Amino acid sequence: MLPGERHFAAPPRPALSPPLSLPLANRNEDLQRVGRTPPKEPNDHRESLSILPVSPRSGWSLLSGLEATQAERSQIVHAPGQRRPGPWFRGHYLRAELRPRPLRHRGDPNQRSRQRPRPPEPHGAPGLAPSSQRLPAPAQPPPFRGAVGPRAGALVPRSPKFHGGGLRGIPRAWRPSGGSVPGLRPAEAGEFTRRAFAHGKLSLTEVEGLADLIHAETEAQRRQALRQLDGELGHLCHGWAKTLTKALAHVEAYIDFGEDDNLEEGVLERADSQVRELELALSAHLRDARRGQRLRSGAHVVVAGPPNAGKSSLVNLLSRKPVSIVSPEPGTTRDVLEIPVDLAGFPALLSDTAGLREGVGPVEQEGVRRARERLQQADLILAVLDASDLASPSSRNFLDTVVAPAGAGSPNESSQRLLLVLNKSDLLPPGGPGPSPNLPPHLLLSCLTGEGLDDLLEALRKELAEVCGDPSTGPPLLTRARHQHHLQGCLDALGHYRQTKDLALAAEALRLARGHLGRITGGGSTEEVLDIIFRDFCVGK
Ligand SMILES: Nc1nc2c(ncn2[C@@H]2O[C@H](COP(=O)(O)OP(=O)(O)OP(=O)(O)O)[C@@H](O)[C@H]2O)c(=O)[nH]1
Ligand SMILES: [Mg+2]
Repeated sequence: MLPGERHFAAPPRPALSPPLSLPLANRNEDLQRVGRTPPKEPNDHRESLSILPVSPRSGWSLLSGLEATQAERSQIVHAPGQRRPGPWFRGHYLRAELRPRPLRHRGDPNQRSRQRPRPPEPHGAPGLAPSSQRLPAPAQPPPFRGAVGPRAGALVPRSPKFHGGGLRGIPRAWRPSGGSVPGLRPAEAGEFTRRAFAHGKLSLTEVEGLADLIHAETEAQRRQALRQLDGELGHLCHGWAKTLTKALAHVEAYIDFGEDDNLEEGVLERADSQVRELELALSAHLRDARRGQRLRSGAHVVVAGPPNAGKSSLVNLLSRKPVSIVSPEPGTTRDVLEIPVDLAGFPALLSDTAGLREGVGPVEQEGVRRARERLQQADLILAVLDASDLASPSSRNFLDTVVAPAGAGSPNESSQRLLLVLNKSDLLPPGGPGPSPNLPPHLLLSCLTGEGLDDLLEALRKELAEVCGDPSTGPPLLTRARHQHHLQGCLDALGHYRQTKDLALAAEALRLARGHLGRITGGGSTEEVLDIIFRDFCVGK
């Protein structure tokens, strides 16, 4: 740390939302079924195994999270002549191959119940219970027939999915490896989702939503991904495609039966008005297209201001990390430093920049040039000024050259969005910064004490909701360049429809437009596009 450098205490990090997880079967119940005692305490040196074996006829189809001690595993035996199935069939071992503990049976041990064993019930009801009681004969769990020699007629899926959620904790030798069991192999990346897509269970936009959900890092991204996974964008495209199909049917009907009297009046006019409405809707969505992409990949938020205003201190405070060097010496930051952050629930790429000033050495001058370049690309500028030094030439120059053109407080379509922050409010006298002519709307902040941070985060949330689009309200967003490309293609084709005088060419333009919409949801997509999308998935998803 340089002399005088300070790092400010970060505010407590908001609790992360709990991870999405599938409900697991009751472990204790499962263990009781197979005659094992459930663990009493956590950390009792049992290994957790999250394997989902498939045993379709038994009804015990999903036994997840079974636990066993090392000693229990050593009891695992194999029926003579039975092929060793591979240790990932954990449920198989426990159900079919564990030698049962000696239990005393009530009545004739040969007349064993063929029912599945149940947890112990009071008053000697059938089921498994502690060995001190006299018990009826325990039922033998049905043998596993999923992958090792299914009997004739057994209902066996052709490609069962063995899901090792907790593979990290399982020794390497226990992992399914291609070739160790005939007919089994590790799943490709995105293979199961691809199958769902190929069988029409998911549209391409839903698949993309699922991929986005897997990679979502902020609340806004998660909400957006869930909406897309729910099929909102897909439904919108289907609705548009339906309108186009109707218009196309009208044009084709006119081509085929235009000469006849039995075709109702105004068919072509109706098609024209439907196309016009569609054009308006598509244009509105295309105008918003960058928002969805920003929500996916993060908005560019650039922190800029004169030297020593506290830009790096603010970046460190917002990112909750000592990313940039903070020092009382003006001109400390020379280069652009980027850090991805979760800003009030929105993803952002936060850039710290060199303090803007003239007449400095060549290295700092290069830093200033880069800072100005980065300002041009910003989706949102966080302009930082020293509240106790507003009258200095560098502050006045920054207000005139950066803040005023952006129209802080009253942004218009063409101007950049900007939030003006007056830092070091702790140095101000109790009355605030005092009368300051031409000072646009601003927020007071002290990076040192954290005062004003909540207001800043709220203002950031509002700005970023504008920049990225609010995923909880409004129409579904176009999250990928692919969506934008096809929507633009559709719009261009509709432009051709309006211009052409030839009805056959007009019908062809409508067909082309419909094809573009279909490709958004996956109809008629090429293999390469599918490969690109599914490549993003984790292995086995
Ligand atoms: N009193 C007070 N001091 C602050 C506050 N924020 C930052 N400082 C101090 O101001 C000095 C400059 O802070 P930096 O964050 O390095 O400022 P900067 O804008 O990044 O400076 P350059 O990189 O040189 O352009 C440091 O000594 C900080 O400790 C604040 O809210 N109150
Ligand atoms: Mg700095």
